[in-house]
Formats: sequence, structure tokens, C-alpha cells
Amino acid sequence: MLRFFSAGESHGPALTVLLDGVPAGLALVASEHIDPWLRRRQGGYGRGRRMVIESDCAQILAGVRAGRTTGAPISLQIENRDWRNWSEIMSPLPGGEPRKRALTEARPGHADLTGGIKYGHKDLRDVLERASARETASRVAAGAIALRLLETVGVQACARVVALGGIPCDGGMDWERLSDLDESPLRTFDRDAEAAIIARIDEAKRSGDTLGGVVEARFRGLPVGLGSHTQWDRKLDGRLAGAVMSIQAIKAVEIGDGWAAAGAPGSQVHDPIGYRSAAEHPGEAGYYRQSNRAGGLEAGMTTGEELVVRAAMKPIATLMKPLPTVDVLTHEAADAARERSDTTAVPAASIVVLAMSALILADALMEKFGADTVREITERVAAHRDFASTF
Ligand SMILES: Cc1cc2nc3c(=O)[nH]c(=O)nc-3n(C[C@H](O)[C@H](O)[C@H](O)COP(=O)(O)O)c2cc1C
Ligand SMILES: C=C(O[C@@H]1CC(C(=O)O)=C[C@@H](OP(=O)(O)O)[C@H]1O)C(=O)O
Repeated sequence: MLRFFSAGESHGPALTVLLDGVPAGLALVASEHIDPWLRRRQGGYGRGRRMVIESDCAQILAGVRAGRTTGAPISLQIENRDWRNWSEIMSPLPGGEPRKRALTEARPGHADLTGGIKYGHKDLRDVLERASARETASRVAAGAIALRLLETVGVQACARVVALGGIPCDGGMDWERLSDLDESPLRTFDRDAEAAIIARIDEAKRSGDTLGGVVEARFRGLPVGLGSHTQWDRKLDGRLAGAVMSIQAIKAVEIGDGWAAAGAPGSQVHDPIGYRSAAEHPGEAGYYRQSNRAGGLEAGMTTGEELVVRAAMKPIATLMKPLPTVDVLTHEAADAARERSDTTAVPAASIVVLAMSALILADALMEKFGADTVREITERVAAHRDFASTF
């Protein structure tokens, strides 16, 4: 079982990540396999000035020696460079009253008010510091290790934006052009839509507003039968949806045709099944779906087709033209607090959705093929691919 935990405040000294259950023998070098994903998460047009301060990289503190995992828990640390500007405000030592940078005008759409009532904090900073999506750097670091494990059994992954600020930018999937996504300021294949979206982001920023969008995580090469139909909590669609919905500002998750399938007849939704014989299709033998409207999952199990997870991100909660709220000290009407903030973070969210999906998939991989070493897992996956293709 793959287990992931993290700790760390947005403006504290660092984020701490624990990932338990990674098999031994996985080649893992932080600068090669983790940091590029952290860089991608920092990118995207419309992010705020915090991303100029940070330059995220993971320091491996445990679980890896000489470039390979040992099978022991992996511990990582990601420094918050901004902490230098906050060390007094974020100090764990007693004192510091009256508090500097206390936040009492709860922002609608953020964790401030509900978290304040729940945990009894009148300085809502005690809530927002952990609610902040700074935490998603931890998810991406852990997810990068999951991606590395998936990659060793022949799984490829892609994270992209398919709509932003109400403007579609799907542009079609193209596995041959993955590197183009890193070149695009919006992580989209649809370069034609970019100018209109950038203009919309600029306009939102000018008017003190924010934007959301739709992102997609996609995996190809997954073995058939990860997850299980036999118990509700083993179904992979549910596990993926839960993990993706847990990401800050994600408000809906869709597998395959999802919402559109609800309005179409069954004949136009379900994917006809075909079979390629080894004689006619050497190297490609086995069952396949003639379309993939199910997005790679049936009954909570991978079908072997591409897994397609889409997620809707709401607009950023902190508005520079603030919404009405109430000050929790005075109960008087107030403008919501204005914190340094992103105008949009949809491209970054695509990386987080990919990371969370990868963690769930790697867990499901371990469940089916679980072993102490990567060598055993790759052997078992290869044997299962043979079995599935001749079944
Ligand atoms: C990558 C990323 C960056 C974000 N940046 C901000 C931000 O700068 N300002 C903000 O108010 N919310 C931001 N959010 C969203 C809030 O963290 C989120 O809305 C808040 O924690 C409340 O959770 P909820 O929206 O899931 O209800 C960001 C989310 C993500 C995924
Ligand atoms: C720090 C990150 O995102 C932050 C997420 C966030 C929020 O409220 O969620 C608010 C902003 O924090 P700050 O006020 O420090 O600029 C974002 O920058 C990050 O993604 O690494």
C-alpha cells in the first residue's frame, strides 16, 4: 500500500512529505524525476508574485541511497523561500501579540471562516496557512515518485488545460507533442486559443477578478484490471475522484465522457469491444475498445485504454476587488481580505490533478502486482500483459 502524508504551512520554513510503500530498486534522482514536475506546477500565465520568490526543489532525506529507493519510507523536504520574510510572524514560539498580518475579514470561497469556527482561531491566518495550495507542492513531489514507478512499467502520463476562463482550448490529444505543453504558458495544445485566454486573464487581473477552468490528466499503457468491482472502496473511479476532489478549488471530476454521457443514448456511449490476433498484429495482440468514451475505466477497473480524468477548478477565492464579508472580531460588515494571490492557477492545477491521479494509480498497481522490489513488479506486470492479451 502506498501511503502519503504531508505537513507544512504556506509561509513556514518548509513542506515535509512522507511517502511509504514505494518498492526497492526504483531509480530516483530528485533533480531528474521530481524537480521538473515541481517546476511545471509553478508555471502558467496568471500566477502571482509568490512564484517569482519560490524555486521549488525536493531534498530527499530518507528512503533513497545511491540513486535507488531502498524500500524504506521516503521523506522529502521542499523549502519555502518566502519564509525569510515571515519567520517572525510564523514563529512557533509563544508571544508575538498583537499578531502581525492577522487576518480577520474572512474571504468567501476560502477556508477562513469555516476553519476559524471549527478550530477556534480568530486570527484566520492560522487556518489559511495550511489550507493554502502551497501544500500542493507536496502532492506533486509525492506524485512524481508515483509517476516514476508507473513509468517503469510502461505507463506514460500527460497533464494539460482544456478550458480556462470559459474559453475552450482542448486542441485534441497528441502524445507526440508532450513537450509542447511545457512551452505553452497555458499548458495547452491549442496555441490558437492562447491569445484570447491570455487577454481574458489580463482583463480579470485589471478588474480585480479571478478565473477557473478545466484540466485533464491522461495515462496510457496502464495494465488491464487495476482497481476492483468487488467492493465500493476498491473501485478506481471512486478513488480517483476522491483524490482529485481533495485538491484545493477542484469542484467536479469527470471520467471519460462523464457529463455528456448522461444526455446521450447507450448506443452512443458504450465502447464496442474488438480483438487483435497475435498473427495479424504482432506486439499489439489483445482486446481493445473501438472508442474510449468510458475514459479507460469500467466498473472501477482499468480497461487498458487511455485513462482520462478531467477536473473543474473554480476561480481563485481571493479577489483584489473584494466581496462583502464580516470581520470575525467586530462582526461588522467588511471587504474580504486581500492577500497576494494568483489571478488563475489552472495550468498548475493540471499538474496537481496528474500527481494525485498517479498516486492512486501507483497504489492500485501495488495492490495488484505488489512486491518488495521493482524487478518483481515489472516481471509480474509483463506476465499479466501476456495473460490479458491471450485471455
Ligand atoms: C495551484 C493552486 C493555486 C491556488 N492559488 C490560490 C491563490 O493564490 N489565492 C486563493 O485565494 N486561492 C488559491 N487557490 C485555491 C484555494 O487554495 C482554495 O480555494 C481554498 O483552499 C479553499 O478550498 P476549496 O476551494 O477547495 O473549497 C489555489 C489552488 C490551487 C490548486
Ligand atoms: C504558494 C503557492 O500558492 C499560493 C496558494 C494560495 C492559496 O490561498 O491557496 C495563495 C497564494 O499564497 P501567497 O499569498 O503566499 O502568494 C499562492 O501563492 C504555491 O502554489 O506554491
